[in-house]
Amino acid sequence: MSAAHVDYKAAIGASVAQRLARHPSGFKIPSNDIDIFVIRDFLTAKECEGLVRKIDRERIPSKLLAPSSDPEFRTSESCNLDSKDPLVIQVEAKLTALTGIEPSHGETIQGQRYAVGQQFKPHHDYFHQSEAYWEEMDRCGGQRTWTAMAFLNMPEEGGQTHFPRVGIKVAPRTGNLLIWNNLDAHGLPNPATLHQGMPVMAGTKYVITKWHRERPWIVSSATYY
Ligand SMILES: O=C(O)CCC(=O)C(=O)O
Ligand SMILES: [Fe+2]
Repeated sequence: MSAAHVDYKAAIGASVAQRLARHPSGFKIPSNDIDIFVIRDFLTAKECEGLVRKIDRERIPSKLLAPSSDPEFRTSESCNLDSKDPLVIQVEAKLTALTGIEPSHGETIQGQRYAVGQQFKPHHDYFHQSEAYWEEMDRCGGQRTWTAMAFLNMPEEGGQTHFPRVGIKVAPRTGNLLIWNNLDAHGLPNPATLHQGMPVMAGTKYVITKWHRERPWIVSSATYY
């Protein structure tokens, strides 16, 4: 890895954190170990409803990039949202205005739906360089930097996003955005960002997730986790 890439990753960590801290609806969740923010009412109720309808139409069982021996590891359904769709374009523009991250570094927004009992067990969004997938991920944009995840509705019970290593648990609230840096101040993968989508106990949970890369993202057949 060249020094330039390390520099970009550290720089984008700092610049996005500064922008989020200045945002009028932004709130930094207190932690010494990770940079994580909530932006209240980032999406309107109407935008959320439109995205839920799209996810309901397109959803297929979620995939994993690295095979897991646990069939319960990621039991949700998901889909890539159509980047030519006017509503998706509008949401992308809001995200770009929020973070200032070069749009080419963003992966396609993914929609996810969790029914009762469904979950996404603890994982890192950054890529583990020891895994077989790394060479391909490096080719198609490199390491992940920031994750932006918006809650589209409120399940009756469960479905929180939990960061067990730092004791942070965020309950779904319609339209709120949860956004965190997967890397540390040096631009290196931050193990403290381990997180999970807890099982939904009642109702259904819908979210969208956008992952960002250190370089422009190139569509790859292995786009998923
Ligand atoms: O659904 C959640 O709360 C977490 C989803 C997640 O970890 C992801 O999309 O990377
Ligand atoms: Fe994740």
